[in-house]
Amino acid sequence: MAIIIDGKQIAKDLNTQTQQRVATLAQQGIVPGLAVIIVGDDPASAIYVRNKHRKAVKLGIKSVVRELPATISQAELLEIVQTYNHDDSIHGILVQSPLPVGLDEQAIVAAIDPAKDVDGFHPLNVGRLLANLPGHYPVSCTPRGIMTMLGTLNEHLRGKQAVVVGRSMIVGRPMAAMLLNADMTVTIAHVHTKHLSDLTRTADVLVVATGVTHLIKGNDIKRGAIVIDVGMDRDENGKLTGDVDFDAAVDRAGAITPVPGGVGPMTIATLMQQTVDLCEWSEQLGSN
Ligand SMILES: NC(=O)C1=CN([C@@H]2O[C@H](COP(=O)(O)OP(=O)(O)OC[C@H]3O[C@@H](n4cnc5c(N)ncnc54)[C@H](OP(=O)(O)O)[C@@H]3O)[C@@H](O)[C@H]2O)C=CC1
Ligand SMILES: Nc1nc(=O)c2c([nH]1)NC[C@@H]1CN(c3ccc(C(=O)N[C@@H](CCC(=O)O)C(=O)O)cc3)C=[N+]21
Ligand SMILES: [Mg+2]
Repeated sequence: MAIIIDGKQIAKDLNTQTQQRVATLAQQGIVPGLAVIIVGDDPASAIYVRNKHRKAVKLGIKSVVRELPATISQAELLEIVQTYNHDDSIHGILVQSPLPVGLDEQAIVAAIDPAKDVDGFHPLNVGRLLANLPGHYPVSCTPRGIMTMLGTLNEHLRGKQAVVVGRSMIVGRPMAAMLLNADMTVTIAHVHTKHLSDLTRTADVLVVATGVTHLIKGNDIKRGAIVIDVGMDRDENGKLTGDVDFDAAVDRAGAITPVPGGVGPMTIATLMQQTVDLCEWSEQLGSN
């Protein structure tokens, strides 16, 4: 039986640290501020945004949720991003994805002040991560949260094989960069990858982020591997499940994240951590 990586508990511990950092800032009269922009009425996005807002408020972070109609123009949305860029009470800006069709997500992300880019999606920050530049900059919260989870296992990553299934800008690509920066040998798989099972069986660390329910079966996993399931899928009964067949995988893996209670809570906790990071960096305080 694998170790079940308790993302919920690790997120709780991280949130406790974040709350303490917020309290320390408060003594200096500083309140970290997060602006979340949501466009249109995608129900899943609405739930995520509400969860982020609740968590921020609980930790003492100022949270502004800006709900906009799907009919908003590109120019109007850019204008709103600019107001937060110039608002000194806001340290992190997040534009919930997906955006309704007709809006150019790339152009909107590029308009965010890179120093307030709490999702780490701005091309400047993506480039810094890819180059493994030193210094302070935000990175995508989901893979950063996964690196935090891997850190709790006290396993050496250097020189080992990592396979990342999926190549999105939010998960797969930044995940591969972070594992490479941790000196792993990294392969990225996607829909055109041939013999996926043969590849995943080489992985000491396997990260799966495809949105395909139970794409990864028990015998796709190397014995003892660390398996990170990013998927947030619905099975045939409408139940929340992952991209990995957990019940089969748990007998093969050395450690595995559950869905729910794995990567998801870490994404939110990391978003809060990174909001406080951005606040401290802007004030040239702290070094987290
Ligand atoms: N827990 C969390 O915090 C988060 C969870 N998620 C969840 O993670 C999953 C992935 O999200 P996201 O990265 O945004 O998804 P995208 O749809 O943007 O990307 C999916 C990726 O998976 C690849 N893929 C799809 N099917 C296969 C297949 N059969 N074999 C190999 N590769 C495949 C695609 O390849 P190609 O590029 O070739 O099309 C693509 O690169 C979803 O379930 C999502 O809900 C996402 C973000 C955060
Ligand atoms: N700009 C932007 N930034 C994002 O970070 C972003 C986004 N857009 N669009 C959508 C994805 C998805 N995402 C999740 C966050 C939390 C959970 C989460 O809390 N999951 C819980 C439970 C969820 C439930 O029960 O429904 C869990 O896995 O245990 C999941 C997914 C952030 N995303
Ligand atoms: Mg994020």
